[in-house]
Amino acid sequence: MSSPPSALDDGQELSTQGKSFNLTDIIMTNHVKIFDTTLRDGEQAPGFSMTSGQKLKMAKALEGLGVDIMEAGFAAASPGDFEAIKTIATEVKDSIVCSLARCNEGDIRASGEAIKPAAKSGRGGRIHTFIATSPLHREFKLKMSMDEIVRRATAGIELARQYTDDVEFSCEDAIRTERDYLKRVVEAAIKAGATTINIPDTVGYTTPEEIQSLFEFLASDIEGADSVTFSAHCHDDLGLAVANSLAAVRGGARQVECALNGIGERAGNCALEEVAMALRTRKDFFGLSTQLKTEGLYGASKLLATITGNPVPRNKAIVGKNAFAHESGIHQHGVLANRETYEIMKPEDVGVSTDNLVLGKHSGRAALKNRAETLGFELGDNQLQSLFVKFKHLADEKKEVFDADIEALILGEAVGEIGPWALESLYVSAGSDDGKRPVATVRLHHEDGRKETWSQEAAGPVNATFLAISHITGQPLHLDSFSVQSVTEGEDAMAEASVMVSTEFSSYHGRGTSTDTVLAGARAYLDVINRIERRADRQKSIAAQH
Ligand SMILES: CC(=O)SCCNC(=O)CCNC(=O)[C@H](O)C(C)(C)COP(=O)(O)OP(=O)(O)OC[C@H]1O[C@@H](n2cnc3c(N)ncnc32)[C@H](O)[C@@H]1OP(=O)(O)O
Ligand SMILES: CC(C)C(=O)C(=O)O
Ligand SMILES: [Mg+2]
Repeated sequence: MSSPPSALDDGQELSTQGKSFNLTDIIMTNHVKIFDTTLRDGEQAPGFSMTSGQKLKMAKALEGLGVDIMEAGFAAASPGDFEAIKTIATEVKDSIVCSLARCNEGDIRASGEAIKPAAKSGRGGRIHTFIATSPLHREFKLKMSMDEIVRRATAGIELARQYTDDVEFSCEDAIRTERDYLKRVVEAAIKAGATTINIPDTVGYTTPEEIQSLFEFLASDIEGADSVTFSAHCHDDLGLAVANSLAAVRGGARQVECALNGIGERAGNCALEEVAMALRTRKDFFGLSTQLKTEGLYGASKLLATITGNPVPRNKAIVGKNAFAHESGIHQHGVLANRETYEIMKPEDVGVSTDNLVLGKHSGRAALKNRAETLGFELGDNQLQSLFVKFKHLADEKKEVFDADIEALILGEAVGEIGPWALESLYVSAGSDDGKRPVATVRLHHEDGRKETWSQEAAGPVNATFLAISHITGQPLHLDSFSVQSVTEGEDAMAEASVMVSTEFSSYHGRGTSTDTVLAGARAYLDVINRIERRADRQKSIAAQH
């Protein structure tokens, strides 16, 4: 079989608007930088906001994955985001930490201050400043002339350079910007000192051919192109974000902006795990590499799903539960003969274990630690100890402990700030046909020291449990959805409950796991209440500071 054509055959001649040039002369590196924006564009989407502690946990996971740059937030957005970026810039050692800023003095100074710990340590921090350039944004949103936008971009970049040598500039809505004007803005940005030029497809409008040709144009026609890294930031409104990012890379981009699980504004951003595995799996075609430790992808994706309460769809590429599952006979037959008949990647390359039956009640800490590492989790001594205690309890309850059980235990720990309410006990009586309705008795503990118990009767045990929790917390919620799925096999399987609730201002997802489905539901419901209360507390503290 002949090998497919490489996107970067040596000496490949390209033609852009009548000019021809040699791509390999212009693009000196085969390394594609992964710029992760899970904590900024990802967090910006409704239902995905994270507390500062949760952002730090995700930042550590992203660092472990080996992302080159992580956009930790938008420093001027809130005091909480400012502090979160600062903490991440202090704690993260191996990735460049970045903050987003509009092209205005306040935003840039806030970003400069937030990334200072990284800049001071010599690791460097990045300021990413942006301004929209398309006609629609100029006329209706910014109400600025073309000249004014160039002036703002230049001034913004020059100010950012006073804080750091690593300045990224984005022309928001670049794809819908006239090419000659885009060229003018980008050249001005390079002259002003930008070191990375990002070309966002802000509304997910472009196509692979179009964006590839745009990047080729930038590489060939922009003065100063050889002194900067070009970057793509693609949204998924038409489901093309990954394809467009890969096409941008073929056109010369050497940084891809992406987010775990593809989270981000509206339909989301280019999914980190997909673009990274496409480059790795089809290295024969792209001829490019990233520095990602892809074995951590599955664990990091799960952590994000747990923290935000948004489960990963089963059929999601790379990290979905079905991504490496085979149920139909013809496929099973093929996979048993040779996995490559139906698998183009090795599950272990993304951190999915094929070793289903794992540990039992006779296993020790070393085996548990080893299994956790295989699943992509690095545990400190204290974490291992507390996981081990829970593991032993579970092993007593269950005949077999599967990888998903261990994941559920680790992630239950990792969710972090689970307060202010904690579930102390839950008793449910249900199932009799003597006319008595199910009753749930719930005892909750608030972090301010209050302990309250309430018994509630209702049509079903789950309903009774939710009503009892609502009574104690004073949060009568309207459920959009409640679902339970089993995450392991057998009659004693771990159940994962998911609750979705909409309030006037936002929607919230909660998640809970247990071998008992009602208890899993109670945990998921309480998770939502805790998210609502934590957000209200954050808003109060922001209001108090203003
Ligand atoms: C495509 C993207 O993802 S862009 C990033 C989007 N992310 C966010 O917006 C999250 C963080 N945002 C926030 O917290 C708030 O919007 C803040 C604190 C930044 C600003 O809040 P406010 O001052 O109340 O302004 P508001 O959000 O209503 O409007 C945005 C203002 O910024 C201006 N603006 C927008 N983009 C830019 C830019 N890149 N450079 C300069 N000014 C800009 C708008 O013209 C508008 O100005 P106006 O107040 O003079 O009309
Ligand atoms: C701020 C920029 C990079 C952005 O998120 C977009 O244009 O989508
Ligand atoms: Mg975006």
